[in-house]
Amino acid sequence: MFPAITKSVCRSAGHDLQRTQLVRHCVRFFNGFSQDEMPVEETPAPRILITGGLGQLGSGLASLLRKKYGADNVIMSDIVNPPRHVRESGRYIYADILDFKNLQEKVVNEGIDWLIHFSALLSAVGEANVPLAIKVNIEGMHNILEVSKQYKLRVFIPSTIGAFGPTTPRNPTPDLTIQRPQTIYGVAKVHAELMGEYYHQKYGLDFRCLRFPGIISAETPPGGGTTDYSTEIFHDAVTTQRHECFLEHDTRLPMMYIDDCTRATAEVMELPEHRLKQRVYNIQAMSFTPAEIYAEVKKHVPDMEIEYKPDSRQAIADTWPQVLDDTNARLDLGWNHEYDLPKLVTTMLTKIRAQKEAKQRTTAQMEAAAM
Ligand SMILES: NC(=O)C1=CN([C@@H]2O[C@H](COP(=O)(O)OP(=O)(O)OC[C@H]3O[C@@H](n4cnc5c(N)ncnc54)[C@H](O)[C@@H]3O)[C@@H](O)[C@H]2O)C=CC1
Ligand SMILES: CC(=O)[C@H](N)C(=O)O
Repeated sequence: MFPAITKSVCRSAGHDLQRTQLVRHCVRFFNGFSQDEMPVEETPAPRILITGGLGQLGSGLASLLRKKYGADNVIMSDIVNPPRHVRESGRYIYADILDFKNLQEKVVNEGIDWLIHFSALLSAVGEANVPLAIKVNIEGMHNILEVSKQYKLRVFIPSTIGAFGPTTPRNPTPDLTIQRPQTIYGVAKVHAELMGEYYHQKYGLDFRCLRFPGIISAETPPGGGTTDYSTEIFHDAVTTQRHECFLEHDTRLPMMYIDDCTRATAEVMELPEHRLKQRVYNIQAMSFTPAEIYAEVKKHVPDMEIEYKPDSRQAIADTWPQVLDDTNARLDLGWNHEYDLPKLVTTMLTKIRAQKEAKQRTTAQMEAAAM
C-alpha cells in the first residue's frame, strides 16, 4: 500500500538516523505507518511512558521493558517524590493524569509511542474516597484516552477481576459476561474497558487491556486493594509468623505473581495489532483461598499462625470472580502463566527473607559506623 520508509527518505528530510525519535516522527510524517507496519529492521525501540509508576506494578514493568528497549526509552512517572532507588534506576518524571496539558507536554517532549496507564485508586482505597476515585479512575482515564488518540499512541489500560459483580458467573468468569460491579473501582474499570473499545472502533485507537487477578509482589507493596492479604501474609511469615487475615478462610480469588503480570503486559503490547481479536482479555494464573495459601506457607514456616478477621473488604471479595476463564488470551495472545501456588510461595519467601537479611546487614553496618 505505502512504499517502505527508507533511510534515504529520512536523510533527504535532514534527520539524523541515529536518533530513533526523529526517525519515528519522520516515518509517521512521510508514510503514516504505525510501528506494526514498519519493516522490522527499520523499527526503532518504542518510547514508553508508564503513569502511576510508583505503585505496586510500575517498577517491575519498567525494569523488564528497560532490559528490552534500553533504559532511556522507558520513562516512569507519578505525582509523588520517588525513592532514591527509583531515581537511580532510570528516567522518572512528574506526570499528573488529571492535568491534560501536562500529559500532552510529556508525550510530545518525550516522543512517546506507548502509554502504559497504571495510575488508579484500588478497590478499598476507592471505596474510602469515592470523589477522588471518580476523578483519578474516570476523569484521569479520559485524559489518557484523549492524549493517546491525539498522538496516535498504543495504550494499555489494565482492568481487573473487580470489573465484575455479584450477578457475574464466578467460576469460571468468561471474557464476555454480565458486568455489574458494586465498587467505584469496578464501575470505573468497566467504563475504561468500554471507552477503550469505543475509541478503537470510532477512532482506530490501538487500545489494549488485560483483566488482571490480584497481583502478588515482594519488592513493592500493594496499594490498598481487596487482594492485598495475599502479599501481606508473606511479610508476616518472615517477621512475626502470625497473620491476621481480613478475608474469610474460604474466599477464593484469582491471583498472579508479579513477574507473570509484567510479562503479560509486555507481551500484549508487543503483539502486532492484527493478532488481537478483541481489545479486553481475562488472564488467569492461579486461584486460592486464604486457608490454602496459609497451608502452603506453613510447609515452609511451621510456626506460622493465621487468624481470620474479615472487614469491609470481605463484602467486595464476595462479589468477585473465583476463577477467570482466559481461554481467549491463551489462544490469541499465546498467554501462559509460569507461577502456580507452590512456586509463588517459595519465590516470595526467598525474596522477602533476602530483603530482611539485607536490611539487617545495613542496620548493623550503620550501627558499627556510628560507634
Ligand atoms: N495491584 C493489583 O493487584 C491489580 C492492579 N490492577 C490495575 O493495575 C494498575 C496499577 O495498579 P497498582 O500498581 O497496584 O496501583 P497502586 O495503587 O499501587 O499505584 C497507583 C499509582 O497511581 C498514582 N496516582 C494516583 N493519582 C495519580 C494522578 N493524579 N496522576 C498520576 N498518578 C497518580 C499513585 O501515586 C500510585 O503510585 C491499576 O490500574 C490497577 O487498577 C488491576 C488488577 C490487579
Ligand atoms: C484485584 C485488584 O484490582 C486490586 N488488587 C484490588 O484488590 O483492588
